Amino acid sequence: MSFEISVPATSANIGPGFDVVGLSLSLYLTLQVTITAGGPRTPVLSYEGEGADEAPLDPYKNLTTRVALYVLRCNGISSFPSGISIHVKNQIPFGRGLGSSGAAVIAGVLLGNSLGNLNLSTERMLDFALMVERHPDNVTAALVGGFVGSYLRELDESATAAASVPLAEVLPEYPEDASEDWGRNPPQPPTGIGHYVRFKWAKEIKAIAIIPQFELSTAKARAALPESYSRKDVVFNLQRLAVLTTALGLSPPDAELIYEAMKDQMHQPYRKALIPGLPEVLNSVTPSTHEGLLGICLSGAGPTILALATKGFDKIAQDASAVFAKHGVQVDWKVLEVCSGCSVR
Ligand SMILES: Nc1ncnc2c1ncn2[C@@H]1O[C@H](COP(=O)(O)OP(=O)(O)OP(=O)(O)O)[C@@H](O)[C@H]1O
Ligand SMILES: N[C@@H](CCO)C(=O)O
Repeated sequence: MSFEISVPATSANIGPGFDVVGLSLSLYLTLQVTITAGGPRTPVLSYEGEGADEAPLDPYKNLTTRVALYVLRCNGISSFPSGISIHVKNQIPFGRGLGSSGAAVIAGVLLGNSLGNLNLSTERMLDFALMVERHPDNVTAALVGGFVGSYLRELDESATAAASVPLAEVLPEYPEDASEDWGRNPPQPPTGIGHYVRFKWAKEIKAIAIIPQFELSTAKARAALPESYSRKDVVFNLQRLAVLTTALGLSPPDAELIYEAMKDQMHQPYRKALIPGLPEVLNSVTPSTHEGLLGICLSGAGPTILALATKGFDKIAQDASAVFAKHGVQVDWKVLEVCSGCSVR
């Protein structure tokens, strides 16, 4: 038996929607899974593409397979079925703000669901993903696709405690030989942690990802943020986000409206010290200097820049690259489509 799991890249925040909105983009993490009767007890992993020199091939250390085992264990299946081999092909660069970890987590949830024949609903799969990746923007967009807004429900006291267990209990360090049944009970996700809605997306809008050739971990980029914000900054973002969620679905898109609605005061200003050239790139590429540009922001936790545009892709990317080069940062760039979510075939 064999099947293929495919999960798209995502860009979170889109300016003002910090931890709220995400967009699925046409770069993919793909798992080719084969199950052979009488095969080895421990899954055999192979890997090509982005992250090939970093991703562990030990299934008890690799993020995707550890998430799959978590899903299986929560559903009464204490170890991987035998005879599994998984070939990973990855187009999503690690630690660049394009949702590589969210894609790996969703791939793990889908893998656990398929291996255990669990028939989990989309909502339940989101619960599992949120036990691992605790902000919903990337995982929701990777799961359902498109331009998506999500929130975490206010849970009662016991569900809050269940959803806040340390990650080390959800994805424990497995012992060297974990191929035997792994006995401890895993923390079950509460039901209905995350809720989402898909917004319209105007088909003519493409996403240019300008990807610096260095990694910035989400943990480090989140550590740069303050604990609290002024009312002025919160209102600044809420006003823009309210407009943006509708403006990106209108045809033809209104560049003046979108450019202003993609500004942010909650995360980008604090992350500029981690990304040389960030303010200059954001300020130098505008609808008046670049025909076709609609808006520009940091993609997720960075360092990638996301420019939304209807034309003029090369000039936007080349000029942003030139600004980064002045700051000693080399980049790759790609023009991407907003795509559908994950699939299992
Ligand atoms: N396909 C994968 N297989 C195994 N581990 C992965 C995979 N993709 C990502 N990871 C893990 O996730 C880490 C990157 O996660 P991180 O949250 O820092 O950045 P990101 O998800 O790429 O960016 P962002 O969350 O801002 O969009 C990698 O260093 C690696 O440990
Ligand atoms: N909303 C998250 C996305 C990164 O995963 C952040 O900006 O930290």
